[in-house]
Amino acid sequence: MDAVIKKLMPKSEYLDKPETNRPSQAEVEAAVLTLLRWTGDNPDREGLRDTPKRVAKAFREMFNGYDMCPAEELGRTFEEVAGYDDLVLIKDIQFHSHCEHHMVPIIGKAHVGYLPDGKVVGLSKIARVVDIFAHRLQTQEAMTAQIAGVIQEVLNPRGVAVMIEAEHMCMAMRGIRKQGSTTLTSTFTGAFKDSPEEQVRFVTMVRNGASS
Ligand SMILES: Nc1nc2c(ncn2[C@@H]2O[C@H](COP(=O)(O)OP(=O)(O)OP(=O)(O)O)[C@@H](O)[C@H]2O)c(=O)[nH]1
Repeated sequence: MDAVIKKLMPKSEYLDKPETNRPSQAEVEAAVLTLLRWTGDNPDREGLRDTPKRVAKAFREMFNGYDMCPAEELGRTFEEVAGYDDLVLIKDIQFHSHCEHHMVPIIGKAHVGYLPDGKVVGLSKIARVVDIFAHRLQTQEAMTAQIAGVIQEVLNPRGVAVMIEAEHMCMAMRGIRKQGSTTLTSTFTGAFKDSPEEQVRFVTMVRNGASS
């Protein structure tokens, strides 16, 4: 698998773990303290005293996508699938991310489909890939393209389809303050890109399930 990742790395940076240059725990806590003062509250009061520590811990959890390599998650594949080569769709994969502009939550669902070419991957691995990209600072467009890109590069299926629907808290909690608006993005590779019928089938199955 290492060889595969190395071979693919120059093609796209999203296949590897990004370089990180993290500050110390003390520096992070000092930064949070500054933000607490920026709110106008008193960081010395009891309820806030441990908040810098808590926020540092929460950030490590919410942004642990920088510590993981999505390509590695897709490394274990199965070939004994009785020749199955039709659509595999994992829909309604819930995720929490943060927008790179305001660092506030993006809450949504990803739908990921692919047309296998001789091998399939464990279903949970697709959800893991979604989570890894979600746990980085994101735009919805980039996240959509990254999920499709890494699956296409590593699994080399006949095609990949990704749709994301999400609410951006930067549009709900502040700024324009439009609650309940949803952003949809989609991208297609390979056979999906070439075939509007395949795209319609993907979208219909996302919307209605297999009975459609
Ligand atoms: N295309 C795209 N835009 C996003 C995403 N998440 C947040 N944004 C937008 O990023 C833009 C940043 O605009 P700026 O004008 O630089 O920042 P701002 O003054 O805070 O913008 P407002 O939100 O309009 O107040 C805003 O329009 C956000 O709605 C995303 O995933 N994709």
